[in-house]
Amino acid sequence: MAAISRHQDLPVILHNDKRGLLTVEEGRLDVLQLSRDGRPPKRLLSTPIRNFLLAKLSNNKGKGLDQNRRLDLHTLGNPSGNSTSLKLTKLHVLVEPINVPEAEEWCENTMGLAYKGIKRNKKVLLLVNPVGGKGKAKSIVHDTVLPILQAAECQTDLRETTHRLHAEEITNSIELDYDVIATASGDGLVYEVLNGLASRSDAKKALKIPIAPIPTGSANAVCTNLFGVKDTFNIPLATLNILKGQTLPIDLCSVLLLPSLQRRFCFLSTALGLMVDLDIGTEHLRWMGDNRFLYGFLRGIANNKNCKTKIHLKVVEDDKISMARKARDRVKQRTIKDDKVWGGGTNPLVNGMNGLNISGSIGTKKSEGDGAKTPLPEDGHANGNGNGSTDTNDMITGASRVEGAEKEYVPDHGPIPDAKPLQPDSTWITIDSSGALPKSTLKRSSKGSLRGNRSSTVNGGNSINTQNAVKKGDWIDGEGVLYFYAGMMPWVARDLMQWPVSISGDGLIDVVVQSIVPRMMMANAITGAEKGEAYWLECQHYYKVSAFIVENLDKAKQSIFTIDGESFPWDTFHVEVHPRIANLLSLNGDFYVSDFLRKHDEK
Ligand SMILES: Nc1ncnc2c1ncn2[C@@H]1O[C@H](COP(=O)(O)OP(=O)(O)OP(=O)(O)O)[C@@H](O)[C@H]1O
Repeated sequence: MAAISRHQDLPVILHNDKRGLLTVEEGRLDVLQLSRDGRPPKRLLSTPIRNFLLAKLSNNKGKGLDQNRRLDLHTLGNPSGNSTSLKLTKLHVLVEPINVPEAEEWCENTMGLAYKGIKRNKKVLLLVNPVGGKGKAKSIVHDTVLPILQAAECQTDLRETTHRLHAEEITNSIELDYDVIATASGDGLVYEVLNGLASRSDAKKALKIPIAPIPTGSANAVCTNLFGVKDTFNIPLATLNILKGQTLPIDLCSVLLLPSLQRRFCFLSTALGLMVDLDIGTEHLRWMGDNRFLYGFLRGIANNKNCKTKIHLKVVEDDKISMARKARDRVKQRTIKDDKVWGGGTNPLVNGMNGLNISGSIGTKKSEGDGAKTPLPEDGHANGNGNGSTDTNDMITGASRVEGAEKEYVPDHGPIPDAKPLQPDSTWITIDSSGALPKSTLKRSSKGSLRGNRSSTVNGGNSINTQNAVKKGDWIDGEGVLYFYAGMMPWVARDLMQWPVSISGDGLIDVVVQSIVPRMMMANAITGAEKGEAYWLECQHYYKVSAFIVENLDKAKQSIFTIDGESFPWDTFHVEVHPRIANLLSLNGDFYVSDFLRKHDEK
């Protein structure tokens, strides 16, 4: 906000009848009490302008024109100076009749600065799950969320969910006149909202309504990705995001379940093996909050069970050093541009596009040519299956039509095309854990690397492994799979940054295949898991893919997998990406920048 210049100060009368001054300078609004004897003014309130909610001059109905007018000021102040202690503060002052025209102008200017480029008085659909997490959503919403929305004069339509999938039913049939859909629950409700919107006949229009989560669930991974580990459960900050967040386009995946051909949409993760057991197997421990996942993880590594599966991946990249470098370069570029956004009023949507070129691939110079396989064709699918639709995101395709600007651009508001079984070709790689060797056969280094015969099972024998020199961390036949985890955001919980190089809206899914290693090695990997350090373990195979298929090789013993933490019968499932088709709100227009990505100079 540094570039916001000082604008007019407004003289007022304070609650104690003393003279005061309202000033807006350097991105802060101050309420000053003036002294008569030349002493410096006393600061009664100081608030960042981006936390400011409302400046409203009362109308003078029933009062003479010569009467003082009341001016209400509402903000989310942080008395102790950190974002975790944001608190709704309301105060009012009086404006003398002679200063009323000036006060009207001051209010408009101040509100303009507080909501730069953002709509005021939003219409909010607020869905509240009374049983999510520790079951405190209702009281949190009534005590904290609603007062803030009211203080900003939002129009809030609150609906409590009464059963599973209720949020999906609601969003499948709502009028599309909301500015934002807020969910007071965990990731499960966001998943339901997205599925409700994405399965409509006007899905592409419906998915433009951004979603803003309020963290009253267990993991609330979306909130970790938006606000960081420390502020994951920061309710006032998440509520401020409803009011001031910028649109952040995200990818959705279609997950096609076979043999039923049921299709679900996924925005966060698909999981197999240990990661299923730790989530679904700990449902009865909701009272533990997100500690239940750590408990489940420890239990899983104690069992150290091989998940018998065949995984087919359409790999776009698998070089960990290159993937980390690209994600870090993007952050570097973004940080520079961020200053402009806060100070100069750049269109907020531009920020979410940073680092992506028109086709959605990562646009750093160095990446040209080596990240190569651009994942975003014009058909709305990243896998090239060609199911027919044109528009992936109006911002991208709209922009790409600038050359033929004389033709009027008509946005596609239609449905997401049906998902069809994918057809892998010889460029896909296959990982098969059915032939896992006894653990002793593969020698492991202390860093979790495996040394053995590399003869990766690959369709057509034409894999990236056999074409290129073998890279550190490639899959080795004979390994067992402890878990498979595919994700679209860096964090899956506060204590696990599973996909540290995930990039919002890049049209790619980050896949981790964790091979079975000695228990102690996995237990040690817990330290630093929240910082993404496990990324560098050689036993943690990491791929960026545009599509994948997973087969179950032991249906009797492993009957379920999860989509965004919800369990489904597992036979075979096919996954493809719809790039940037849905939207979240984010205070900085992107996911929270992790320390992992700030380490520009490492590796
Ligand atoms: N009134 C209700 N009664 C029972 N279940 C409900 C009700 N309302 C919603 N649900 C279901 O509660 C489940 C849990 O919600 P959600 O996933 O949002 O919270 P969570 O599991 O605590 O958090 P997280 O997913 O972040 O770990 C969802 O499957 C949702 O469908």
